[in-house]
Amino acid sequence: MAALTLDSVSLTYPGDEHPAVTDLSLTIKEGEFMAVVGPSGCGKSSTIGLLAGLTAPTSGRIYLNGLPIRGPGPDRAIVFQDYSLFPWMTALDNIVFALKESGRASGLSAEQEAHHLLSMVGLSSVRSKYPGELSGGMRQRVAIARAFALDAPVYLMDEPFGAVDAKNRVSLQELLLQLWVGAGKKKTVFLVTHDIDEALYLADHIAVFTPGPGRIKKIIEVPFPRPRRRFLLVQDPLYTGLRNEILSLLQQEILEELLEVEGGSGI
Ligand SMILES: Nc1ncnc2c1ncn2[C@@H]1O[C@H](COP(=O)(O)OP(=O)(O)OP(=O)(O)O)[C@@H](O)[C@H]1O
Repeated sequence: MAALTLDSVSLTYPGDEHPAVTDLSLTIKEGEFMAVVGPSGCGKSSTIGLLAGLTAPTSGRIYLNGLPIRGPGPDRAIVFQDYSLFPWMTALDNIVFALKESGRASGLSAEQEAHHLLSMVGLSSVRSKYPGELSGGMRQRVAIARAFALDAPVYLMDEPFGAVDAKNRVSLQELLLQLWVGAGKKKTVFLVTHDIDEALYLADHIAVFTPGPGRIKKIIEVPFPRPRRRFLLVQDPLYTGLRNEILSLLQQEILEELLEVEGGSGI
């Protein structure tokens, strides 16, 4: 079953001359991991805003489980790059708060569940620290634990690992896969990333967006069975082929844009 459907969706922000995205049609099945790559300004975050129900499309329709999306809801959790933790709450309390707010747990059981989630992200020892006392990578771990405390069926993630270093990024990717599969039903994930390797490692499908205006150039199926082994994957000629294909789709667009600026000469 399709969890999320974009049907010929376009969005022009009020006062803007050009659309941010145009004629987007995309289906993300229940439990599917979809990654989105594309250059800056091609409408990836705008698409997250549309799926989250924070922005209404100018035209076209967006559905969640077959029903039109009319606004934000607890069925879709959003993770941004900038952690968005409450600075006045400890790591543990940030998660307890999410559990209570979503009605998933209360009292002692919320505390126990929050301890469990913090230990899953390897942060039990810093449970009493405030976000300002944690490193960027730690803050993002707490933010992910808090998002998964909501146990939403759909996760909309906008460059969630953009601000963390390479080592933390790898462990956060592993954590995300662990949480995606979860204890029972797989979540539906829509992940925006600038990192082609991240998309190839994590996703079932990759939507390649291109700008001017933002649209989907191609949807690529990632055929590698799971669990994937990072180091074996990068040696696979199929992996290299897909990586090159995505790069050339993106570069082609940049070259076309440059040719337009240059009046078709010199490149
Ligand atoms: N709130 C807004 N109001 C007006 N225009 C906006 C708004 N948000 C985004 N835009 C415009 O929409 C276009 C797409 O922006 P968007 O942030 O969706 O791109 P993106 O692909 O996520 O970029 P990046 O990779 O840099 O985050 C840009 O031209 C941007 O200026």
